[in-house]
Amino acid sequence: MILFDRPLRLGTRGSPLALAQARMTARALCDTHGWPDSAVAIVTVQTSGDRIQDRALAEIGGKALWTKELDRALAEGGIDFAVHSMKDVETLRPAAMRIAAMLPRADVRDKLVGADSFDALPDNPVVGTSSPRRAAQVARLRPDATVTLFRGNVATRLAKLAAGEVHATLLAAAGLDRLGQGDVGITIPVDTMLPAPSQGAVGIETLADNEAVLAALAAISDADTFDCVMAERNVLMGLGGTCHSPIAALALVDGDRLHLRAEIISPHGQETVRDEARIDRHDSDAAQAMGRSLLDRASPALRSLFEG
Ligand SMILES: NCc1[nH]cc(CCC(=O)O)c1CC(=O)O
Repeated sequence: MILFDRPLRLGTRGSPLALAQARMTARALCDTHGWPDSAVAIVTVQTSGDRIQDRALAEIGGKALWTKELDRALAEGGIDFAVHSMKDVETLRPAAMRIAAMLPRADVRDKLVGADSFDALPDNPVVGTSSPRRAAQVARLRPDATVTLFRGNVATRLAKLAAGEVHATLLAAAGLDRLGQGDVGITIPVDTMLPAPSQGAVGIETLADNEAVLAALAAISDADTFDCVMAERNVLMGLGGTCHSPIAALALVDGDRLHLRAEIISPHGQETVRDEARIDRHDSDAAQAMGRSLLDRASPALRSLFEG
């Protein structure tokens, strides 16, 4: 049994979804290791991503805004590990950080909230999202739609929808489920909207040299989730690491291999390049090659979104 002589400090953002995911992680650790609840202390860290609500993420510095402050707390020893939505964790991470574990993945799909289907939306619908992927997929399904920037946490977005600012919005089923709002919205099949890489997965990061914490975290990690999410992240790597362009990827366990699907889409949905393959579980090269092959087959205009 792994024992620590003090409570482990779990670092998290303070949004309701982040806190729900932090509590799930603390629960899994205490249950798995037979620790009392007091063995894990939840430490809330405000991130720039939470502070800046009025601009698109891509515009103000991307996913680093969700992790920067937690990275610093980890590096400075203020927390022992950080819990993240893997979707919000940059592809390239500092060498000192290690993704040590992932909780079993939740529903990977998106939900449409505000209408029963894309067809049921009125003519020229206004759809709120801040995700370039969702915006492009909406434009592909409904070329008459106007997509408006829609940031803020899940509750804020639902309030904006309720206030009539938009006809519909899209949210991850995983987030709604974890907030106890699983009855909100209509689930969209992955064939219609392939999800974001890592959607629905909660990951736990610690310092690469913290062996005791790495071991404690490894004990709660779900290997299927870990391998699938890593394959999806490797697609991103093949596409050039950090970028804010419309990308979707999903890996599912298929026997002893992974079924990996990915697509890139032009911002207004006219062009989609997709690929799928069965790959070995730990074949990071094959997943990265899929990312590169999407770029190779894209038009120069679409490819240029992924350069620089
Ligand atoms: N970028 C925000 C974000 N990050 C993770 C989730 C949902 C939970 C998940 O996908 O794991 C959400 C909200 C959403 O996309 O609706």
